[in-house]
Amino acid sequence: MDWHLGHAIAYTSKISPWFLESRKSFLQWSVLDSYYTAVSSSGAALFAEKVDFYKLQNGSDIRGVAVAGVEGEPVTLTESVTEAIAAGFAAWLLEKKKPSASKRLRVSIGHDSRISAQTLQDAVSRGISGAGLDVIQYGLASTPAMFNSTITEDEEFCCPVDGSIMITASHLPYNRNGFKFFTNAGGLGKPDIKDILTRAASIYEKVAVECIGHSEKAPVTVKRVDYMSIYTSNLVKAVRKAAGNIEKPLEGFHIIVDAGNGAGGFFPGMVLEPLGALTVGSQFLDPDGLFPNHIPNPEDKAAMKAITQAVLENKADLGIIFDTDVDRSAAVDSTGCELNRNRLIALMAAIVLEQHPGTTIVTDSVTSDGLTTFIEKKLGGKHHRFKRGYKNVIDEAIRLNSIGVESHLAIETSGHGALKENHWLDDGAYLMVKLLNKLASARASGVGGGSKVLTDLVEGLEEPAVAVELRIKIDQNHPDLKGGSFREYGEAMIKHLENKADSDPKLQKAPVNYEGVRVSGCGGWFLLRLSLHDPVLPLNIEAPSTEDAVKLGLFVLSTAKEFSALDTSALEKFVQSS
Ligand SMILES: O=P(O)(O)OC[C@H]1O[C@H](O)[C@H](O)[C@@H](O)[C@@H]1O
Repeated sequence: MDWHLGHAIAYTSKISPWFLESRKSFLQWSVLDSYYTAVSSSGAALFAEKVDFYKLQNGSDIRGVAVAGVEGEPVTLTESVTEAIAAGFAAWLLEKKKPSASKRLRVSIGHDSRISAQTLQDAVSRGISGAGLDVIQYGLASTPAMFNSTITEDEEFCCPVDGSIMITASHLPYNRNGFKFFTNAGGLGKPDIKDILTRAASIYEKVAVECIGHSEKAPVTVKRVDYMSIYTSNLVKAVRKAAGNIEKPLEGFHIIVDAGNGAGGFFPGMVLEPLGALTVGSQFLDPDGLFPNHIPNPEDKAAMKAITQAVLENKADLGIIFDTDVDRSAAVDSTGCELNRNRLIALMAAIVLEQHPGTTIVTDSVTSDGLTTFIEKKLGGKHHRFKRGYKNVIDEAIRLNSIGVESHLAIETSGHGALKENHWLDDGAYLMVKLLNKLASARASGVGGGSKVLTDLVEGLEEPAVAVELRIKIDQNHPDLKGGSFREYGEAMIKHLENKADSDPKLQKAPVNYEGVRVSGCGGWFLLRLSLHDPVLPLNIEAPSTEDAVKLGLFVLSTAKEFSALDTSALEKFVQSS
């Protein structure tokens, strides 16, 4: 593992000459012009292959295929595309920060455990460095640590950086990869990503193919910094402080971690053990980009089963599981009860509402009715059910605060969660620190019972007997789309379903809803919405019995059947087999 590198080691990497040529003046689009001059003067040809950069946008991230070999999935994140994207980010950052002529901006680069990480890290470094910015490489890191590096004040570690790039595709298969970008204002949003891709496309088009592919790469200096040591020591300090400045507040607790061979393997050795916890039985801590054990994803059934089994076998007090880049997490108590999805939100809401009575908890759209009752009736808070997407919930919480509605927690059923006290940073490790604080402070005040203190906090949360998510695919090439986009098609289906629900006396449309159509009936509810990224209509159904869930499913199916471009097989299977 790569966690204990000495910090701030300068080393040399290779960079394309066309990037080096363009180091002089770097405000706004001047970066493009200088690239172009460099290339033209070498008399090189333009790229032969056309790249649709916009297809690489995935909400507020960039994602693509980085490893060849999977049928039907050609590589889209090539080294040259990656260099151009990094250069696009550099140009965007220069325009935002407008540094004085004497100041060089610096950008930190980290990656998760994917097998393409090293290649992409080198390409990103070339793109950034060639644009005249300093590159600080962190190696294996978590997404939240990358954002943190934009706000840490510590010159010894070259912090704060002006911008940060995390190379990750979260829980997606091994052949994918992608980028998340940060400044001290937080993660970049969709319009910024589009802007960066526009710049990247122009840069790419103006650069000759042999310059990237065949020319000798000139050396460039980058720095390597062991930033994870600062990031984790801050997590350790936070738990110690919450426990009343006790050095080892978790002494006597047995807490195990499942990192799914992602980037979260640091947590037992660098957070839990310094706090005194026993971590024997932790599993899949070594990074392995082929994810041989299970997908690192707290929403994945196999992943949750793996950590639950480990907790029970080791008779541990608590289990913790992270996704690949540690911006999502979940827990398991000592009895094997999963604390993920609605339960994790209920638990976090209980902790936050103890500190901030009456505050508004912002969640994604697929949260249960039982959660609303729990937050509002049991905890005395407000539940603001918003849209799916971690960036959406965080931005909404920030917006609410700006108009005078106090909110301290924005959290999704996916395990993404951000707290106001932690700069609205979407951090799976910090969510778990809040649980550790609870354990530690209970111990400090003499309360025993291990993780029962956590389980007790979600007591009274009503949970449906049946909760499913079915994904209805839209065939984008189907003639029924009549040349329109899958979004228009999906929205037409949603509107039609809404109208049908309106005219059915047994069903009731949710009075306040921010995406898709949410309908109550048969003692339960369903929500049909458009996926954030894919040509898919995800359908969530929750009901008190299978029979009721099937009734709701049949209602949606009858409407879906009128839209011939929809692949309703998952829904049909559900209503038939249930
Ligand atoms: O809309 P979907 O396809 O269900 O995807 C929704 C999910 O996409 C990504 O994984 C985001 O990181 C999540 O924040 C979001 O909830």
